[in-house]
Amino acid sequence: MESLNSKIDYPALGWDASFGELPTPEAGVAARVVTENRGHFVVLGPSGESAAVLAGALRKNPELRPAVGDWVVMGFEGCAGVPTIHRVLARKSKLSRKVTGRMTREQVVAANLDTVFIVSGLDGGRNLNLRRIERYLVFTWNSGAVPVILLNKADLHGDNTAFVREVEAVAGGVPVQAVSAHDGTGLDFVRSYLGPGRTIGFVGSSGVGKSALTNALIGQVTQLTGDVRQGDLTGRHTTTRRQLLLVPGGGMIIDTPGMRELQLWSEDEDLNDAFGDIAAASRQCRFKDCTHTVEPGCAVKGAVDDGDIQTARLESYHKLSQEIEHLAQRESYLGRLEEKARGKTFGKMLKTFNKTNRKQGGTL
Ligand SMILES: Nc1nc2c(ncn2[C@@H]2O[C@H](COP(=O)(O)OP(=O)(O)OP(=O)(O)O)[C@@H](O)[C@H]2O)c(=O)[nH]1
Ligand SMILES: [Zn+2]
Repeated sequence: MESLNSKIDYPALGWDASFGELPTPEAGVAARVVTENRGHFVVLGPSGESAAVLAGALRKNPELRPAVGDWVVMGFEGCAGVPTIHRVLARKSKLSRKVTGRMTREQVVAANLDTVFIVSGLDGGRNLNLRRIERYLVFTWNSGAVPVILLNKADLHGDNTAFVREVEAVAGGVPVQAVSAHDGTGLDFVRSYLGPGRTIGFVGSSGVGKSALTNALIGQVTQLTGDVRQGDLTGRHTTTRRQLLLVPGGGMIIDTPGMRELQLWSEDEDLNDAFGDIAAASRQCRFKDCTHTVEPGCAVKGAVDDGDIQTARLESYHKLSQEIEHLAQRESYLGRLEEKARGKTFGKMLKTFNKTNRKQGGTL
């Protein structure tokens, strides 16, 4: 049988060697998730776009579930040949948010992005928030994708150099570009991150122009953009906005509802990536575990006194560092709870096992 896998242009859809070899026809077909809506999936695979369901193991475990942008291996089950997702291939990058509520859990809101554009708006003083940009930087470094900063609505000002410089001062070497979704300024810069197989996404507060930028890049609504009318295999039909959009000329934009509600999910390491100046200064602190708050001989506070690091930046660092610490504590608490729960289940299993085996003369 000829491999179904050869019928789509995998590299153009973002497939590369990091995902390994394409599965053999016996093992299934590889497809990319283009839409997820309350557990219903649409994938783009060898036979075009189709609705797909999750295999039982994935349904039961939220941590194994695919996100938009994921590469999955599918099979076709039963005589109806229902497309069924069996596993998610290891991700190159993932944007996650912590699921709110009493339990802190990671939820992947987009996968396999190459570049994440952090968007701010140049329309009004309060919108250009350096602290928020720092926060998004920490966040994006954590994803494994490469961050780039965009200052949108450049058309509102004659000269944006001062804004760009101001942001560059906190960007730690990440490129900063003034753009306009309205007059097209800087869009070629954004396009330089696209091209066949490249996947990008926009994050940033509401109203900064993420949709406007997406529309400007997609241009005319092509056959492969816009809404998908999705039969969910139960006969019900829903219309869902497509979340992985193909850009004419090559490349893809991921835009999921979850990406618009990002909350901090990261680790200390990422904090040091985003605050390279503070990390560098801290190597000169007298104490190795200096918290840069009350310790004598703190080189970071020294740098603040010398005017090399702004007070607000150090405050922002402290705030983020506390949040990460808090998150780490909740995570380990959650881990302990899970362990306990697993222990209980295991204990129960052992009891049942011993009960049945006692009759046969052996226990564990
Ligand atoms: N002047 C100007 N206005 C813009 C530009 N881009 C977007 N806007 C306006 O800013 C407003 C918000 O734009 P959206 O694209 O909806 O912003 P968003 O980031 O997608 O917002 P959410 O969907 O709430 O996350 C709209 O009124 C746009 O017309 C721009 O380049 N210049
Ligand atoms: Zn210090």
